[in-house]
Amino acid sequence: MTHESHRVQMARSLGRLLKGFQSLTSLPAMRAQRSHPSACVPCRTTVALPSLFSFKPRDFSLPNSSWSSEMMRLYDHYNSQCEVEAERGETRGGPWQRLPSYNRSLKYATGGVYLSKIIQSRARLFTRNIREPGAAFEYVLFVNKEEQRCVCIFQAGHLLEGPPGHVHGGAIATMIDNVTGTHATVLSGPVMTANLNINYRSPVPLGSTVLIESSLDTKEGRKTFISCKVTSTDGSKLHTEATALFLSINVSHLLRGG
Ligand SMILES: CCCCCCCCCCCCCCCC(=O)SCCNC(=O)CCNC(=O)[C@H](O)C(C)(C)COP(=O)(O)OP(=O)(O)OC[C@H]1O[C@@H](n2cnc3c(N)ncnc32)[C@H](O)[C@@H]1OP(=O)(O)O
Repeated sequence: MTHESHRVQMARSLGRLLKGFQSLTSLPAMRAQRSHPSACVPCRTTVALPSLFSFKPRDFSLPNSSWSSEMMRLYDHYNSQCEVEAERGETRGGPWQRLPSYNRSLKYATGGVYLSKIIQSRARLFTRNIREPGAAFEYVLFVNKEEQRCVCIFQAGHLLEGPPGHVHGGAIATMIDNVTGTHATVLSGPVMTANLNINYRSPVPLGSTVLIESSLDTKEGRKTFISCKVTSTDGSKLHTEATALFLSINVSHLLRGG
């Protein structure tokens, strides 16, 4: 099969499956169940639907036993600013927001369970594909929409070694792309990295916790320019600096293979 006919077939299957999904979610029984949760639903639909809608994926951005005390301290610091006390003991949203993180972005998006079947059922987000906690990329991202800033607390595990005892430059680049890319997505919707410039200033010790901070430089049409730096957690040591350009895309760009 040629690349072109494969692409056309993939697009057709995608269209068919999306239509299927839409009609599934608009089944009369489904509507009845939504408005009357206790309503009796015919077996044919109850068998298929709960697995689609009730499965709770693992959120990798929550603390686990591998997190260092420094990682936990910083997590608590930003997490405590996600909700602040309002009047009469009530709480309201604070300046920061924690971004959840799943290892299968397509599967957990609406209808994505079908998309992931077409594209690659075994696909996993690169930074979230190692099961052993603490072995590779441990991180959590917080975004400050008002200040158009993002901060990532990153703990680099033993599988990320480059120079002895230090983190591989490609792993650092991966995290910078990940943080700036997520930040650009929050600001501009779906994007792809067009350009990434990195200056490595001082090596990152393996196992250490560092801060990766990104900020919006400017937006021009489809272009989102972001700056980023990696520092020690007290800010005294600059490890890495980067600038990145992201271009807004629509999903058909990914289906076309770019
Ligand atoms: C609530 C939210 C939660 C978030 C939840 C997220 C969950 C998940 C998180 C995962 C986050 C991971 C983030 C990883 C992000 C990747 O790693 S993406 C993978 C790496 N990147 C790629 O593979 C991209 C490959 N390149 C391409 O596909 C295409 O070249 C691009 C980038 C889409 C651009 O193509 P295009 O759309 O055809 O644009 P094109 O017409 O060539 O250029 C448009 C403009 O941009 C300029 N331009 C294009 N390329 C460049 C360049 N390299 N340098 C400078 N200028 C350029 C052009 O000169 C042109 O400028 P103007 O003439 O308009 O002024």
